[in-house]
Amino acid sequence: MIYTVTVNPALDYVIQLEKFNNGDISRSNNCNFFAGGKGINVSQILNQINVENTAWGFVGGFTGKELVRQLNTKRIVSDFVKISDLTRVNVKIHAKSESEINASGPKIFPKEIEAFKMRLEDLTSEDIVVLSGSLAPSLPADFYKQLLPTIVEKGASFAVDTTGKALLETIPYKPLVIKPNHHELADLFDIKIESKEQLFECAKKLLDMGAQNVIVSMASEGGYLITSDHIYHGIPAVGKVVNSVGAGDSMLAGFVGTYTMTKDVIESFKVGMACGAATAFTEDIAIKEQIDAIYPQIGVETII
Ligand SMILES: Nc1ncnc2c1ncn2[C@@H]1O[C@H](COP(=O)(O)OP(=O)(O)OP(=O)(O)O)[C@@H](O)[C@H]1O
Ligand SMILES: O=P(O)(O)OC[C@@]1(O)O[C@H](CO)[C@@H](O)[C@@H]1O
Repeated sequence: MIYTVTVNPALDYVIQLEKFNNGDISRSNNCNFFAGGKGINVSQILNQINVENTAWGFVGGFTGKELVRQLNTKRIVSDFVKISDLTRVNVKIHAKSESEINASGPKIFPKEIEAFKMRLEDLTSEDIVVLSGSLAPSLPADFYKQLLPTIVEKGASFAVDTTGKALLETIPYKPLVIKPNHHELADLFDIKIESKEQLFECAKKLLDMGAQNVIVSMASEGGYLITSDHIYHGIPAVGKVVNSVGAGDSMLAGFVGTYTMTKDVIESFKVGMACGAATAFTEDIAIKEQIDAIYPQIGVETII
């Protein structure tokens, strides 16, 4: 079973606009609330590619109720810890370019955190835990790291999609895969990445630190998969971007879900690329038919 963990989920309020008038009124006739947060997006794709999963995390208030209602409608199994504060709303403005305002998130109380940690006690070596997204401000900065001794002790695998120190300190616990985008990769080492060689060097450092596989995603430019033996380039699909929110989560879901079924990293990378593009080319997170339609466009070439 795959468990996705979204400790700071959101209702994504996606506003489509012809033109965004900064400092003035803009009017939109296309606004929608979507259940969001990185791990929840992973769960949505896993459902589409028929991989059994359960969404874990914290939800609260009327926003949390709406989020769970949407997941139930999509038949996504969830087992959230209910909190007294409100699940956040993140605003995504899609005009000529895409702008996002992500709220910091709710207050989570110690007994709610303890209730969440109890969920980990039933993990087994058959399970994979996907830890995704930012931490709500009241959670300790090393929250993901705090979860890992139990996850590892139970023999479960894990993948992680977060940034900065919170990501770096999980790597010695040997994640199955990490997926920084190229900007996040540069930020991890506090450098500007100006060549492919530099990118590979940074990814190799993450392998040396403990990651089993590193995917570096590069939006419309595709991505790279760096394993202990090889470097692969993913040739992207071509299409019109409608809403790229969740493309990275979709890619991670495609990889982890396919890996669970096949143990084949190249096929997993290919499906991941198709899921990422399919989500970028649609308003919500992609559905199976869209992923299947894009899959034949994806190529993978071996660089080393
Ligand atoms: N415009 C696009 N055209 C083709 N493929 C895309 C496009 N955008 C995303 N993808 C696919 O999805 C993958 C993940 O996208 P991206 O690199 O934007 O992740 P991200 O920065 O983590 O995204 P986000 O934070 O918005 O979820 C890319 O590696 C690529 O395979
Ligand atoms: O604030 P975080 O947790 O870093 O990111 C949250 C978020 O931007 O990530 C998803 C897209 O990846 C959205 O559904 C959601 O709003």
